[in-house]
Amino acid sequence: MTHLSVNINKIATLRNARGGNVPNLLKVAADIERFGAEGITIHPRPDERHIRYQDARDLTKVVTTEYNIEGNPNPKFIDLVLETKPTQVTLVPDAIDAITSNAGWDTIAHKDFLKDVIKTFKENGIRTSIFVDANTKMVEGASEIGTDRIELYTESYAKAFDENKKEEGISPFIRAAIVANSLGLGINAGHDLSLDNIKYFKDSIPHLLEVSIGHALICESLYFGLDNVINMYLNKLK
Ligand SMILES: CC(=O)[C@@H](O)[C@H](O)COP(=O)(O)O
Ligand SMILES: NCC(=O)COP(=O)(O)O
Repeated sequence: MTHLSVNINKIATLRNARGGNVPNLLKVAADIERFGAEGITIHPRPDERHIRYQDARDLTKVVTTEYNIEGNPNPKFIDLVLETKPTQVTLVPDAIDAITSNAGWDTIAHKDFLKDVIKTFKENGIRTSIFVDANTKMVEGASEIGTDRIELYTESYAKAFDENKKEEGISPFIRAAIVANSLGLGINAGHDLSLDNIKYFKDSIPHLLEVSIGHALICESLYFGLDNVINMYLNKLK
C-alpha cells in the first residue's frame, strides 16, 4: 500500500495572499487527515513565502498521521526539525531563489555533509529521506549516506506523461526503484504527481511507500473539493 501525504504549502500561499488566517492552515491539515490522507507534508522555505517556521511548530499539535518536513538542511532548518521532531524529514537541495524544487541531490559530491545531517536526525528518532533524481548512481550514493528512504523526484516522469511518453518517462524510475529496493532503501516519490499520472506511476514502481502531492491536488480540489480529491487519490493508490 502506498501512503498519501498531502503537501499543504499551497494552503499557506493562499492564506498569505491576504495576510490574515483564511484559510486556516491548521484546520485544513486536520480536515485533510479526517478525509483520509495518511500524512501531511510541508516544505518551509527560507523566505517563508508559504509555510512559516511557526506553522511547522503549530502543526505538531494538530497532525496525528505522518508529519513530513521537507527542506534544504541549513542551520535554521536543522534546528526547526530537531525542535518539532516530525515523523520524517526529507532533505531537498533547494537553491535559495528557486521557484520550486528543481533537482535531486548529488549524493556523491555531498556525501560527507549529508552523512552528518542524516546521522543527527536519526539519532533524534526522526526517519530520513533524501530527494534524488531517478538515477541509480544517486540511489547508491544515498544508500551509502545511511538514509532510511529516498524520495524520487518525479517532475521528468510527469512531463513525459503529459507528452504521451509515459513508458519512456517511467523507465529510469523503475531502474532506480529496483536498485533502491535491493539496497534496503524505502521509496517515496513526489513532484508534479496528479490525478492523471499517479496510477500509472504507482502500478509501475515496486514497493512505493509514500507519495507527497500538493500543487496538483489543491488545483484539482478547486473543481472536485478536497474530500473528493483525497479519496480519488486513495482509490488510485490502493
Ligand atoms: C520537494 C518537492 O518536490 C517540492 O515539490 C516541494 O515540496 C514543493 O515545494 P513548493 O510548494 O515550494 O513548490
Ligand atoms: N515532495 C513533493 C511534494 O511534497 C509536493 O510536490 P508538488 O505536488 O507540489 O509538486
